[in-house]
Amino acid sequence: MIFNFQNEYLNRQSTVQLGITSNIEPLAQAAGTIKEIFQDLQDQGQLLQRYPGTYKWKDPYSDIVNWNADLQTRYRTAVGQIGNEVMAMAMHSEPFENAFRTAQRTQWYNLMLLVNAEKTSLRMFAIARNVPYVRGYRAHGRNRFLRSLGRLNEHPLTNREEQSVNWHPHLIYLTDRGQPARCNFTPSDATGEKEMVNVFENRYVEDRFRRQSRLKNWPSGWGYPRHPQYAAMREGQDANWPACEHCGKSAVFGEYVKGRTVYTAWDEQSVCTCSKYGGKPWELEPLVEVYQYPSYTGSSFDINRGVRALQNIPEGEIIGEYCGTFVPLQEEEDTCGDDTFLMGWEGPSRDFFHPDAEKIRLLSGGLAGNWTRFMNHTDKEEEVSARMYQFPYGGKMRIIVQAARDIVFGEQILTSYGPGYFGGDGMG
Ligand SMILES: C[S@@+](CC[C@H](N)C(=O)[O-])C[C@H]1O[C@@H](n2cnc3c(N)ncnc32)[C@H](O)[C@@H]1O
Repeated sequence: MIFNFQNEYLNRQSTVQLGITSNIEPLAQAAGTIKEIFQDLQDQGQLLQRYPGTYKWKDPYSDIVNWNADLQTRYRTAVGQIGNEVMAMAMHSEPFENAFRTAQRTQWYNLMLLVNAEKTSLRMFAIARNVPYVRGYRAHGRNRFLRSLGRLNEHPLTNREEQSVNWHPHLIYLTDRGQPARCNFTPSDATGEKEMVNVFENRYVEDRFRRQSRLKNWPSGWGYPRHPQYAAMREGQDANWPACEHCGKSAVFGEYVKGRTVYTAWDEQSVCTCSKYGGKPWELEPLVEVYQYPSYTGSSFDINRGVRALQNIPEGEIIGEYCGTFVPLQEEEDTCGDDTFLMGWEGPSRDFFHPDAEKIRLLSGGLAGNWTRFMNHTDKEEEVSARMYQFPYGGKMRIIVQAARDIVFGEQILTSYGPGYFGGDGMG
C-alpha cells in the first residue's frame, strides 16, 4: 500500500528525479508531511481571511537566540537547497517547523528532497494565501544568524492585491517558469484582456433576461424570467423532489405548481436551508492550484492552465461548484465573444443526465467564476477524475463537481466537457 502510493507520488514529480528505492517508509512519511504542510498553510490562511483582526500566525523564529549549532546548520543547509524565501515560507507551517526541530537525519533528508521537488508550488501557495513570511523573518532582522543568511525579497504581491475584496488564491496560476501570474481572460479583441474574479455563488441579473423574449422551450409552469437555480416542482413529481443531497429536504424555494395552483414553499421545516454543501464554502475549498501545463497546440502563445491537486481526494467527494454568470441563450455572442467557459444550463426535468435535456440558459465562468473553470478536458474515460453535473444541492440547483475516482496529490484533475464542447456548443 505504502509502496504503491510512494511510487505514484514520485512518478508525478517532473522537476526532480529522486530515484530512491530504499527507506520506503520514511519517504512515505515525508510525502505525508508535505501534504500536511499544504493543509496547514491553507487552514491558517483561511483563519486569517476569516478573522483578520484576531488571528495571528505563530512566529517560527521566536526562540531563535536559543537555536543550537545543529539547528543552525540544518537551517543553513536547507536555505542552500531551497533558498531562504521558500524556507521562511515553509517554517510558517507547523508540520514543517516540527520536523525541522525534531526529525531524525534521514527523515529530514527525505522531507527536504520532497520539499525541493515541490518548492515552486509551495512558494506560490504561500504567496497566494498571504503567509506573512516576510514580516516573520524581518521581525528578527537583527538576529546575527538570520542576518548571515541574507535579506528576504519583498512579498511579490502588492498590498492592493493582498487586500482586495475580490482577491482569491485561485486567481493566480503557477507558470512553467515557477512564477505566480494573474489569471486573465480575453473575451474578445474589443474587450481586451480582463482580470478574472472569484465567486462562490452564481451571478444572475434579471434585467438581462427581461430584455430577451421567452424561449420556446421555457418550462410551462414557470413565470418569465425567473432565477434558474430555484427549480420548480412540476405536477406529478413527488413533493420532496428535487431533494438536497445533503439533508434530503426539498431544494425548492419560491413557488411551485400543482395543477393550476401556484404554491409557495419558504418554510424551514420542509425546505432545505443548508449552506453550500452543508458547510461554509471557505471550509470546503479543496487544496488545488491553478498550474500551467504544456500547451495543447504546441504554441508557446497558448497558455494552458489546468488544475493540480495538492491533496488526496477520495472518490465521490464533492469538491466544488462550477460557478459563473447566467447568460441568456441568445446572448452568447455579445457577452462572451468566446465560448471557452460556457456551460449549458438545463431546464427542470426529472432526469438531468438525459442527453435530450433542453438548455434554457448558459452559465459563463469566464470573467466571474472559480478554480473549477480551469479543469481541462479528456476524451479518455479512464482519465476523467472529476465529473460535473447539474443537481439540487444546499437549497439550490447547482453544477456540482465530484471526484470520479480517488485523486492523488500532484495529479492534474481532468473532466469531460461532454460531446458538444469542441464542436462549439458549450460544456455540458
Ligand atoms: C474551461 S477552459 C480550461 C482552462 C484552459 N486550459 C485555460 O487555460 O483557461 C477550456 C479550454 O481549455 C482548452 N482545453 C481543455 N482541454 C483540452 C483538450 N483536451 N484538448 C485541447 N484543448 C483543451 C481549450 O482551449 C478549451 O477551450
